This record gives sequence, structure tokens and C-alpha cells, in this order.
Amino acid sequence: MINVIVAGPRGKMGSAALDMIEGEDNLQLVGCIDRKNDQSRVKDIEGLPPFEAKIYEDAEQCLKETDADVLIDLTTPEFGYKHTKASLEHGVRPVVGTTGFTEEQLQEVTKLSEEKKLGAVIAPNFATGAVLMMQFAKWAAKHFPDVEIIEKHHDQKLDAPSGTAVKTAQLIKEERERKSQGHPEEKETIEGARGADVDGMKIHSMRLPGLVAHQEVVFGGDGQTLTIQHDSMNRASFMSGVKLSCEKVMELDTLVYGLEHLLE
Ligand SMILES: NC(=O)C1=CN([C@@H]2O[C@H](COP(=O)(O)OP(=O)(O)OC[C@H]3O[C@@H](n4cnc5c(N)ncnc54)[C@H](O)[C@@H]3O)[C@@H](O)[C@H]2O)C=CC1
Ligand SMILES: O=C(O)C1=N[C@H](C(=O)O)C[C@H](O)C1
Repeated sequence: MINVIVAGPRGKMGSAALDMIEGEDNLQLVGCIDRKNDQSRVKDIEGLPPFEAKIYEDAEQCLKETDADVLIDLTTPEFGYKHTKASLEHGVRPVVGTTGFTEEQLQEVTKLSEEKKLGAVIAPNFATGAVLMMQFAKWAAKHFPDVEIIEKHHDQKLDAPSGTAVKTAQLIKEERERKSQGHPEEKETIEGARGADVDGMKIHSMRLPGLVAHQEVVFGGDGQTLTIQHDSMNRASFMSGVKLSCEKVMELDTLVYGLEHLLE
């Protein structure tokens, strides 16, 4: 049995994680971290499954009072980072879906996990299909160095570009030399028209109601284009990855960044 804390239980992802835990025999909810409802039981919050576990506004108190093995964080970049550090400090393995950490923050929590010899998972995308899309894009970049990433999300998303787009760009960077794309003399007549620039590759972020999470990686070559596309239609798409991460993190003694390191 793996004892789990969920941070962000009323959110779109946090509530989906509670539904997932309710259906699993090897995961047990021992507490939640939320920014309201201190000391309430999860079962008393409208719309959440009938867990007896207590809600804490104070993450430290939650980590001290519950006998947790894993903390699943699905909150915001600011609090996700704080929770990840606190979790490692308390000997609880973090499984982090929250996106928007800076490079420095990622390095800091990686170092802390090494110092504590404690496993941690940070996965910008828990959907198996998205992990495959990123791996296929990495492979394609060997043959097609010209590439642009288009990510599309619901309009409540706080960070842009998405964690998945940042991770995709990082994987592509491992395969190709830095290169400027487009005409060397191109000029934006409206600022931002060409998107964000990562090592010469462009990322375009779209935010609209009705969308969930979608990405296209478009490669261009002589007389041809190749598009690798993934679509999450709902948050259930992420839950097998959250479950797998909770299980695998128990066997790790270091931090892994990306679900591809856990998939066989
Ligand atoms: N890795 C993955 O596969 C996925 C990651 N995400 C990421 O997960 C995060 C959450 O996404 P959503 O659920 O869509 O957002 P959301 O806005 O629906 O939920 C975030 C929740 O965090 C709570 N929260 C904010 N500050 C808090 C604090 N100090 N303590 C505890 N809870 C706090 C909010 O009250 C809210 O309920 C985002 O960073 C998003 O990018 C989202 C989908 C998939
Ligand atoms: O906020 C979201 O919704 C998502 N966030 C993650 C990201 O930033 O890549 C994963 C997925 O795209 C959904």
C-alpha cells in the first residue's frame, strides 16, 4: 500500500487524481493540501470522493502529521516548487505534474533529491501518448532539423509555453545543432508573431475555451512536412501516468524528469 497526499484536490487534475486513487487498491489517500478548507475531511467537500482523509492548508503540518510515502502535486508553479522541496525535506517522495518550474528550480530539487537519496518524479505530461509524441519528435529531429511546436490548451492555464512544449524542445535540442529558422531578414510587424524562441526553434501557444491539452510538432524538409500530434480529450488521459509514477517513485533514489524514464 502506498500512502499518498494530494496537493490541489479541488483542481481539474487534483480531483481527477482523487477519482483515480479511489479506484486503486494499492494507493491510499492520507491527506490533502489545499488553500482552503483547513481541517475538513475530503468527503465534506462537494464534488470530491468520500475520503476520510483530512485537508491541510499548511503543507508542513500535513507532511508531519500524515504517514505519507508520496506527495502528488497538481497546483501552481509557485506552490508546486515549495511543496516539492518540503516533501523531500520530510522524506516523502514527490510526484509532480505541476508545470512552469524554472531551470534553476529543477536543478535545485534534483540536487535535494540526490542529497536525501530520495526518489522523485517530475513529469510535464503524464499521458502515454504525449510521451510517445515527444520521443517520436526527438527521433524525427535527426532527419528534419527545421521544426516548430504548436501547443493548444484551455484558457485557464497559467504557464506558457506548456511544460510539454518546453520538454519537447529540450529533447529536440539533444538531436540537432542550434539553427535559426525562417528568412534571415524576417521581421515581426506585430510583436510575438513568430512565437517564443528556444535555440532557434519556435513555440506557439494557443489558449481557448473548449480545448484540453493538445500539441503538434511540425517538421519541414525538401518538398515535405511531417506533423506529430497528440490530443488529450480529458484528464483521465493523465491518470495511468500518475499511478505509474506513484508506484515507480518508491523504487527510485534520485529525481527523474519525464515519464519516458519510467515507461518500459
Ligand atoms: N503533468 C501533466 O500531465 C499535467 C500537468 N498539469 C499541470 O498541473 C497543474 C494543475 O493543473 P489544473 O488542475 O488544470 O489547474 P487548476 O487550476 O484546475 O488546479 C490547481 C489547484 O491548485 C490549488 N492551489 C493553488 N495554490 C495552492 C496551494 N498553495 N496549496 C494547495 N493547493 C493550491 C488551486 O486551488 C486549484 O484547485 C498545472 O501546473 C498544469 O500545468 C495539468 C494537466 C496535466
Ligand atoms: O495545464 C494543463 O492542462 C496541462 N499542462 C501540462 C503542460 O503544461 O504541458 C500537461 C498537459 O499539456 C496539460
